Amino acid sequence: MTWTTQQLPSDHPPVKSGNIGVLLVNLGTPDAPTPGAVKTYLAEFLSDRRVVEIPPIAWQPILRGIILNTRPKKSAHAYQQVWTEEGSPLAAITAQQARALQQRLGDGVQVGWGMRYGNPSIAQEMTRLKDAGCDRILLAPLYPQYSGATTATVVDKAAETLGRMRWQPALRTLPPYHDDPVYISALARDLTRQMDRLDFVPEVLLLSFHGMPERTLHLGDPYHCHCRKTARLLETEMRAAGEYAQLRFVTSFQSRFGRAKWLEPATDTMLEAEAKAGTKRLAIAAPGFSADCLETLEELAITGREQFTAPGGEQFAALSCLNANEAGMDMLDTIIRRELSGWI
Ligand SMILES: C=CC1=C(C)c2cc3[nH]c(cc4nc(cc5[nH]c(cc1n2)c(C)c5CCC(=O)O)C(CCC(=O)O)=C4C)c(C)c3C=C
Ligand SMILES: [Fe+2]
Ligand SMILES: [Fe+2]
Repeated sequence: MTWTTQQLPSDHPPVKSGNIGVLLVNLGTPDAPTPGAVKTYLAEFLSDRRVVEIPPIAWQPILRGIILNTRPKKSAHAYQQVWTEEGSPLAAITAQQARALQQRLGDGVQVGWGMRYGNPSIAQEMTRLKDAGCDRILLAPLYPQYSGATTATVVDKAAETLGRMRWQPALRTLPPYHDDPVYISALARDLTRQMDRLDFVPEVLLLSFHGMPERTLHLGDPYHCHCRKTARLLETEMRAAGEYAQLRFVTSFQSRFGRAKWLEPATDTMLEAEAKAGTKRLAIAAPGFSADCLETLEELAITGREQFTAPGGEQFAALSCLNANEAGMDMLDTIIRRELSGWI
């Protein structure tokens, strides 16, 4: 469908230029829920020096000698529990977001999607957009909170791709949007809608963000501060709506990896601690993930439930990410049009 000027919301300029591409990028995922495919994916992901900041001479023997011989089997089992007919949830939802955004922006802009690790790759999709006539590309890493291990590595890969082109497209990048009122109100609107539909009233809303090694905070990565700010603004916005006066907001960090100290408190520790302290009804949300994935559907919704109920928690709900739902797409539409406005 092509938007006409009349169909566009009045505060949005019509998008009419024919040479603009938008590339939505998320982390990446294996091609199949098998140990072999997971091994290929993890080898690429965990060899990124932005992700594991240990010199390769020390890290690669550990990765190749130990991790890639043990973790793929365990992770493949976890992927099998959440895999869909359209493939990995992360890839399927990112594709849905790209299709929905294409509909909203109309034919004047070409919307693609790619993955930092695995398929479709950033290089492949940037080349496809360029070959389709895009001489301007907006690169949109779908990470609300900036970190070197996510946002920066997407931009590095795009720059590496440009480095191989004789005639480069112009590139813009979507800034982090952790404190953007449009993002905060989309989250508040969507989480409130989901909580209103539960058959219990939560005492606690646990906001779980992906973790990072704690040293990255001391080295100046803003990720931890971005997560804390998102959580603070979201709590303020949800309280301002007047509902959930009794609700307690708690922030935590999930998916610890390796032996180093990671950001705290850890999500698994908090789930257990809440149950042990007598909390009976808990909802968990992952505001830093723009799409549901292994980390939300398996780690939070399946394992997290066990971590809360085993020590005495009674009612548990894992709330969905914004995905391609209306609140999520309204938000993406607005922040992406804002970036495109200099080009149209
Ligand atoms: C050193 C290891 C890791 C860092 C640092 C890290 C940062 C980080 N990751 C995300 C988002 C996602 N991570 C996902 C999966 C995942 N993450 C790690 C390790 C690190 N992440 C691993 C090994 C895995 C794979 C699964 C596993 O074996 O446990 C995913 C989901 C991918 C999917 O296919 O569904 C996302 C999304 C962020 C935002 C982040 C830093 C801020
Ligand atoms: Fe991760
Ligand atoms: Fe995990």
